Amino acid sequence: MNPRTVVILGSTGSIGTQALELIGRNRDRFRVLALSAGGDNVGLLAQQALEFEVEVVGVAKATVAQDLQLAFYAEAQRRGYAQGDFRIPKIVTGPDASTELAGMACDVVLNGITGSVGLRPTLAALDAGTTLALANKESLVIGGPLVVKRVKPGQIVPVDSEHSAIAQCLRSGTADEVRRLLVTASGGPFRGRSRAEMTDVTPEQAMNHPTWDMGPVITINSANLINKGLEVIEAHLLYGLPMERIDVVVHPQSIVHSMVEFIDGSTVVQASPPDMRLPIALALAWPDRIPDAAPSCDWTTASSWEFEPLDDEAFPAVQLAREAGERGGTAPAVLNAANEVCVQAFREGRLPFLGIVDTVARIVTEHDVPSYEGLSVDDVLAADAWARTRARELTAATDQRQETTQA
Ligand SMILES: NC(=O)C1=CN([C@@H]2O[C@H](COP(=O)(O)OP(=O)(O)OC[C@H]3O[C@@H](n4cnc5c(N)ncnc54)[C@H](OP(=O)(O)O)[C@@H]3O)[C@@H](O)[C@H]2O)C=CC1
Ligand SMILES: CC(=O)[C@@H](O)[C@H](O)COP(=O)(O)O
Ligand SMILES: [Mn+2]
Repeated sequence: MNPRTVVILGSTGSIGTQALELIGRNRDRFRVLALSAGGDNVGLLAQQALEFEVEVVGVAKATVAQDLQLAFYAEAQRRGYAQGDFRIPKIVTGPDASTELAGMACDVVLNGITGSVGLRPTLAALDAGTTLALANKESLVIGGPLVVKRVKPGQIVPVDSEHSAIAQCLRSGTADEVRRLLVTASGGPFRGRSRAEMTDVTPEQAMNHPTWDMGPVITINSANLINKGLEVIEAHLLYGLPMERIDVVVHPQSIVHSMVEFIDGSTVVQASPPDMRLPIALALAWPDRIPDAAPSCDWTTASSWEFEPLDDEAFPAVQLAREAGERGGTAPAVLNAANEVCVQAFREGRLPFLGIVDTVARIVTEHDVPSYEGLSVDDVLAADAWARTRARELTAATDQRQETTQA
């Protein structure tokens, strides 16, 4: 069996590092051709590149090119390599670096970048005809039909745990036997609270996810459930069901990763402890399973799984995302871009927690979705840019109000 060739985008992040840990244990199955990252952690990127002897490394920040070169020599020295024992990979820098790497000839591109900046790499992988292991849900959500129309059957394999679970459950029946999809949500660190009880929550509290250890943006998105809203749109786009047949169920243990209800009344669930290495492994090896990718459930000790309905009043983000998904066009791009800016403002103490969803809702309402004959990448990116500008204006105003109040 020839190893699958893999390109990993966002290799220094939560998804990227877990993917490399898994590949490190399965070197007979995978060969890493290229890695990319933003450029915030060139030391780790150089370490990964030498460890996996990759051919190409990409960084979005052109300014760190020299630091990356130095990091390679420092890492080689740390490993005790003599000159000639190692080869520095080709380095690609700039905002298009990941898009260039995504278009390389390989078997699988894993898109583990955070944010709408992952759109062009997603499209490049699809246009190259490569299987896309998709963690970067934002690119699918904002691209919508633009992404879907490029996808050959089976070309996107979801990494997101819920969508991986649904893909596994769907193996139990045919498409016309599916009644609805049930996307599970942990409920985040503030599950059970009213809106009033979330007025003063801090970034530190919002970062304290009860079940998953993830990057900062998705962790905040899980705390107000905007992540779940994005995931409903993601499920709609991946599986073609209308959004009214996609429900959200709160399941605090994060062991059941989602479910499919079939027309005969049967519900099939996918269960495993919360560990992203399982869906990452399945996405990289699809349709095969990798032995011991992650631990399985322990059935020898007593445990209980709870399920409860979502409190839409305290957590209006899912409904907000549904509405943006129904409006279509550039509305999901506006929702996502405004959210990215608001999350940053919250993390920097410039916006209260509840202000994230409130501000996103305001910007989505202000956005006049043009009726596009055919949505283009430029349309999506223009809407993304508009929403960012608007969110910066509104969060700057919030900041000033806070300063005025304090004064
Ligand atoms: N973490 C998880 O368990 C899950 C994550 N996801 C999704 O996966 C994606 C990644 O999440 P996560 O790993 O948590 O995020 P992290 O913040 O941990 O990692 C993000 C990665 O993207 C890189 N990056 C940032 N900007 C760019 C850019 N312009 N070009 C190339 N790379 C860039 C970062 O590089 P640098 O280090 O240099 O900044 C880093 O490697 C998100 O879309 C998230 O929603 C979905 C399900 C679960
Ligand atoms: C691991 C994963 O897929 C995340 O998207 C996770 O679902 C976040 O947890 P929440 O269910 O709290 O959003
Ligand atoms: Mn998820």
